[in-house]
Amino acid sequence: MKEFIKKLPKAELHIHIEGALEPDLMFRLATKNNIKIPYQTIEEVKAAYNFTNLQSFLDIYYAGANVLITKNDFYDMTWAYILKCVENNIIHTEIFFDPQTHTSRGISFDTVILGISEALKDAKEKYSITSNIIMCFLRHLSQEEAFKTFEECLSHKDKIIGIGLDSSELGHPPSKFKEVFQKAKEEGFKLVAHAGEEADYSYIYEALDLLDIQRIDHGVQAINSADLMQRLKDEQIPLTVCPNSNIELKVFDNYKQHNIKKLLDYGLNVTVNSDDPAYFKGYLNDNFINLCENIDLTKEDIIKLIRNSFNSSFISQEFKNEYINKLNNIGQN
Ligand SMILES: Nc1ncnc2[nH]cnc12
Ligand SMILES: [Zn+2]
Repeated sequence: MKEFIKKLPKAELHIHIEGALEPDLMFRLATKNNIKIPYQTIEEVKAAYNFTNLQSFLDIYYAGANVLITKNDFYDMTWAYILKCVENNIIHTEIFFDPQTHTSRGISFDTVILGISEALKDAKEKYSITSNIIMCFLRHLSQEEAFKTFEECLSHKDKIIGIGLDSSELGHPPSKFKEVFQKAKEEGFKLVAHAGEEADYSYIYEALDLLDIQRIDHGVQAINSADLMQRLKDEQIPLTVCPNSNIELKVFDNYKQHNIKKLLDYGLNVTVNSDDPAYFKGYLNDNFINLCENIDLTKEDIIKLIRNSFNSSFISQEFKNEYINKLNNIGQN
C-alpha cells in the first residue's frame, strides 16, 4: 500500500505554511537573524513537540514563526515545503498563511506575501506544481483586527484566492467574524474556515450559515450530529481532514479511533491533508500511510480521497480533469 500511495499524484488543501517550518531551517534563520529560540538542539525542539491540545501546539508554533524576518526567509520556508511536495507527489497545493502572526511583530504584509508567492511561482516553473494562497484571520484576535488585515490584502488580490479562519477555536466561534467574511465574499474571495476541530459541531453550522464558507477545515466533530452529517452529504461540502494533526493534538486517542473512514463511508466529501507537517511528524504521504496501517482503507478509498481533493480545490475545471485523469491512469496500474 505504501508504494501505491507514494506513486499517486495528489493535491493538498489544508497546509499552514508556517507549519512547514522544519527545526533545521528554524535554527538557521534564528542564527542569521539573531533571534533567540528556547532550544539548544534539534532534539530539544522535537522533544518540545509533545502537545496536549490545540492551544499547547499554537503557543510553540507562534514562537517558532518569530525567526521569519525577511522576504527570503518566507521564500526559503515555502521552497522547503515545495521540495516536500515533489517528494510526496503533490501536484497541486492550496497554502494557508497567517499574516497577523508576522505583522504584529513589525514584519510587513508585503514581505510575507511576496516571499511565499515568489516561491510558488518558481514551483510552477521548475516542477509544474500549481498552487493557490489562502489568507487566514487569527480567530483569537478581534474582527476589527481582521478587517485591518483584510484591507492590507486587497492590493495583493491577484495572489490570494481565498480567506480562511484559524488559531484557537474554543471560545472563538465563526459568528465573531460574520461581517468580515461577508465583505470578503463581496470582494470575490473563496471562503473556508476551521470548524469542528476541537469545538463542537455548532461551529460547523455557524461556518456554513453565517460565513457561507465553501470548505470546512477539519470538521471531524460533524459526526456528533445526524442532521449535519446528512446536510454535508447532500451538499457535498468538502472536509479537509488532517489525521496526523488530530492524533498529535489529541482530538482522537490514536489512528484506530479516527473517524475518517466513517465519514467517507457515509458519503461525505472527505480529503486528507497535513495541516502543520513540520510539527505533526510527517507530510501528506505519512498521513495516508498512518491511516492505512491502522484502519481498513482500500485502494478505492485512497483514490476517492485524492479525487475529492482535486475536485474540491479552487483550480479550473480543465486542471481538475487533467489531474483526475492522471490519478485514474496511475491508480489503475
Ligand atoms: N490545526 C490548526 N487549527 C487551528 N489553527 C491552526 N493554525 C495552524 N494549525 C492550526
Ligand atoms: Zn489547520
